[in-house]
Amino acid sequence: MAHPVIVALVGIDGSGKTTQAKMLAEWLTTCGATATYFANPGGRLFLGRLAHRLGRADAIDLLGRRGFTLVETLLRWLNICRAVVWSRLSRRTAVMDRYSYCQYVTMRTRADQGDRFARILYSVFPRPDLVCFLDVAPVEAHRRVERRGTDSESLSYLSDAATGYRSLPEFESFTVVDANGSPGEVQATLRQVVGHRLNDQG
Ligand SMILES: Cc1cn([C@H]2C[C@H](O)[C@@H](COP(=O)(O)OP(=O)(O)O)O2)c(=O)[nH]c1=O
Repeated sequence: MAHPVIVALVGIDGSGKTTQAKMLAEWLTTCGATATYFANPGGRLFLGRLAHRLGRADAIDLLGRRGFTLVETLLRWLNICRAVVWSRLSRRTAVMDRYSYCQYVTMRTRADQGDRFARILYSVFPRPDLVCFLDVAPVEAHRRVERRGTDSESLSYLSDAATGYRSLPEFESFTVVDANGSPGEVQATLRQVVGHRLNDQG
C-alpha cells in the first residue's frame, strides 16, 4: 500500500455499518492488509445511563438538546481523530463505522442548530480513501433496529435520514452499496469494492 487507507462505512441506522465494518476489518487482516475497526459512538447510551442515575429521563433531559448535540459532535470528533491519527502513525488501514458525514446528516435530520460549526470542526479530517454508503430501504432498517432492541428510531426519521444522505454535497463521491441483502451478500460486494480500491492504491 502506498499510504495508509481509510475506509468509512456510512448509512442510516440499521443499514449494517457495524456488522459490515467489523467483518471487513477481519477480512482485510486475513488478506494481509492489517486493518482495525473503529466505532464512532456519540455517547447516547452512556449519557442515557448517566442520566438515569441522576434521576433524569435521558441524555437530552440531562444536557438539553443543544448541550447533547455539542457533546455528541465532540465525542465523534475525538473518535475520528483517534482513528485518523492511528492510521497515519501505524500506516495501517482504518475501517470506520461512521464518519463526519453521518453527524451532518444526523444534525440535519433532527433539525439541530450548529451544523456549520460541525462542518468547520470536522474539516480538519481527510476525505477517506473510500466511503461506502450502505443503501438500505428504511423499512428494512427499521425492522433491524427494532430487532436489535438497543435503541429505537421511527420509520419517518430513518426515511428522512436516507434523504439527508442523498442531499449531502459529498454524496456523489460515495460508493453506493446495496445493503438490503443478507450480511454475507453485502459483505461480498464490499470486499469487491474495497479490494479494487486497495489494488488501485498500489
Ligand atoms: C447487516 C445486517 C444486520 N442485521 C442486524 C444486526 C443488528 O442487530 C441490526 C443492525 O445492524 P448494524 O450493523 O448494527 O447496523 P448499523 O450499525 O448501521 O446501525 O440488524 C440484520 O439483521 N441483517 C443484516 O443484513
